[in-house]
Amino acid sequence: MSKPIGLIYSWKTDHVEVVLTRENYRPGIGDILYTKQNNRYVLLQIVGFEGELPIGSGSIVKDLEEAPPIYSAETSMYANAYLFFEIRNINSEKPLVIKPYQPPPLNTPVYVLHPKDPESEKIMNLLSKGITGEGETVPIGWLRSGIAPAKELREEKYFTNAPLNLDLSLSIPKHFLVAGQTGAGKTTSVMGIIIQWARNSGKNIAWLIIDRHGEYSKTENNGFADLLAKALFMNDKLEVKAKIYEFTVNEGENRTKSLSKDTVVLLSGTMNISSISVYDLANVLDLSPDKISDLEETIDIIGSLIKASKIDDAWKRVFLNERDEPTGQVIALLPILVDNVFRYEGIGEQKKKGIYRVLLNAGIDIRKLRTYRRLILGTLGLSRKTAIVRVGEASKPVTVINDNSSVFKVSPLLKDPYSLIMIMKAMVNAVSEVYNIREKGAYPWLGINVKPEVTVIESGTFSIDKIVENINNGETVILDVSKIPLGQGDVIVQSIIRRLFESRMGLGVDRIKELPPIAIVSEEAPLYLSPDKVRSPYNVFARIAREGRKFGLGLIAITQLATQIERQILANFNTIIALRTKFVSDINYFSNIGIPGETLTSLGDREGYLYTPDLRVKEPIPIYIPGYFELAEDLSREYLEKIRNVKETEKKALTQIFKNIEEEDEDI
Ligand SMILES: Nc1ncnc2c1ncn2[C@@H]1O[C@H](COP(=O)(O)OP(=O)(O)OP(=O)(O)O)[C@@H](O)[C@H]1O
Repeated sequence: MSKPIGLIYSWKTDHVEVVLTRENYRPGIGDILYTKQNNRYVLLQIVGFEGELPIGSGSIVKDLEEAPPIYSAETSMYANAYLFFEIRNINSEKPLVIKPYQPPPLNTPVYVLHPKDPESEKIMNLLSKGITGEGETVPIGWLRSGIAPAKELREEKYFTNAPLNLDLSLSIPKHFLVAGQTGAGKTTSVMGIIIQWARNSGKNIAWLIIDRHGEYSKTENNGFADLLAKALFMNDKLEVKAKIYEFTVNEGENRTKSLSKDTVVLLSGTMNISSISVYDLANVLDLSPDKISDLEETIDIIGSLIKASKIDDAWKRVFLNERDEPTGQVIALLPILVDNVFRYEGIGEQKKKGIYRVLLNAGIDIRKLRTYRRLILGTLGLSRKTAIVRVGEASKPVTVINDNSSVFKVSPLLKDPYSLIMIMKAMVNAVSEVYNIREKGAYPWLGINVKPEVTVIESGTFSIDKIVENINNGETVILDVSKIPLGQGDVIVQSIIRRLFESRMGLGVDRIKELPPIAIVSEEAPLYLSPDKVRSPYNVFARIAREGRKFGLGLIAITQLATQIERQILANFNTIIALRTKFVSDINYFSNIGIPGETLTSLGDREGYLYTPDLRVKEPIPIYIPGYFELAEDLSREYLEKIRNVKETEKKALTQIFKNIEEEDEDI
């Protein structure tokens, strides 16, 4: 045992004062001290200090220039510490960790925890064991006994042999919150946790990582995706793969890259607009419920006309899914119907005609339709293009869709004026059949009868449904939306999450228990969880925060400001990782759950407190979460060894085969 640094001097409500007796120890905020009595340790955490020279301050100032005037004065120094943990049964395999409810006796010697000191190592190991819950756990961080303001000081505070182990598959459906100011280490910590899971876990988790800045998709040596591939390759307990979808607006950029024997595969490409729904759009646009219902009604009416129209069945399937519901292609069709159809159907006139009359009867006027046109084109990055078609000697303009600047690729049927004309003709004919409205507009394209030459009727590399299927099958998926405009990325992300939620809702509790949980990692989720955003019934992030647990869907929400999240939603985050922060509202919130707020402003990068009901003690634990890049050296070494072993085994097997063949030859 090392020498004591002081004694328990006084008791103050829930704190104790430690008088410091060792000259070479000065207290640091967050330092962990301990006392030992019989078969137990009591751990104390420093949250403040006091000290003064026992003389008048005037005399110091007066003589300061010459020499220190108070050489022989007795100084007194105290550390304020609060009761942190008590470890009982310290010599057994099953230590018991509890929140202490009695202070150590006055005058008890106090020691400071220090890595490499055998007794300190023993205490932290007991703590690590004593707090670990049931289940199949993975190490996500190291216990620490204080704050290391610089990297060089880490070995004085971090106990790399005392891991904090957590069963992530248990905690994830109850949601994780990772909070800290810019640069506190949120992203690098979450990446570290995922790598630790990939390397050590025997239980699958389907991570759905929303990568808005391309940080998780780095495939170069020791980039996150490269380390993930190596870790999955090294893990003999799990047979899982990961995919990176790198979205781009340029068709033809369909590159594929495979890492570590296909454990991670990067695919780049565009998105088929078909699987986008009105709700995905509505959520991104933050539309009010009545506006959403108007937009839904409009899309339904157009869908019903396509259904009733006399066009080829294969063409119909572009616009209607197998349940005859409108696909995203109908959303893309709406803006060009405003230009090509509605404007010729009696706008500004007494008598309305054709499709516009149907829409108006449903309360949807041209102002609304023009608003939808603007919103749809703007959000999806689509634009209108005028195509000139010839009618006999004359030429007429037809508006078609241009998707060159969008990740969402629309059907060639909406880009070719002749196929579009065929569809519009069939739709205006269907109006009289379905709605009994016979008056048609004076559409300029009505007399055109050119046979379209469209052969391919779908475009876009990826479909939302396929991505959702992969996640539901337990694959880890990284959505790299960093190369496309923000709004378009948002639509993709929300569409995928909505489908996941809906598909899981339909499965029933027993089936869900058999499936791996889904962990949705998002830096921006908190933006959708602010008080004004959570009111919308279409807000999928809020629904997952409230109900995801039942369906094995968890959020890993990364935020600079936890208290920006609506209060009740915030209470749904069961596991909290609080990193450095200077925001008073967050400090107060975290203090209320027992995190020593005094320490939060001074934490180093990736130093924090982990609070979760899934440990045996429901108290915040000071930990350091290694960044993904800090795991690289060990992982790469192990990886090379494994590759070497695999090659040697293959070589041996081949040699044996040749030997057998030679022996057979000799026999002949
Ligand atoms: N590959 C690396 N090697 C060394 N240090 C790194 C590496 N990547 C990040 N860091 C450091 O880790 C710290 C935390 O970075 P991180 O991106 O995790 O912070 P953050 O809290 O997510 O910040 P923000 O809110 O700005 O995204 C930064 O100070 C950064 O310099």
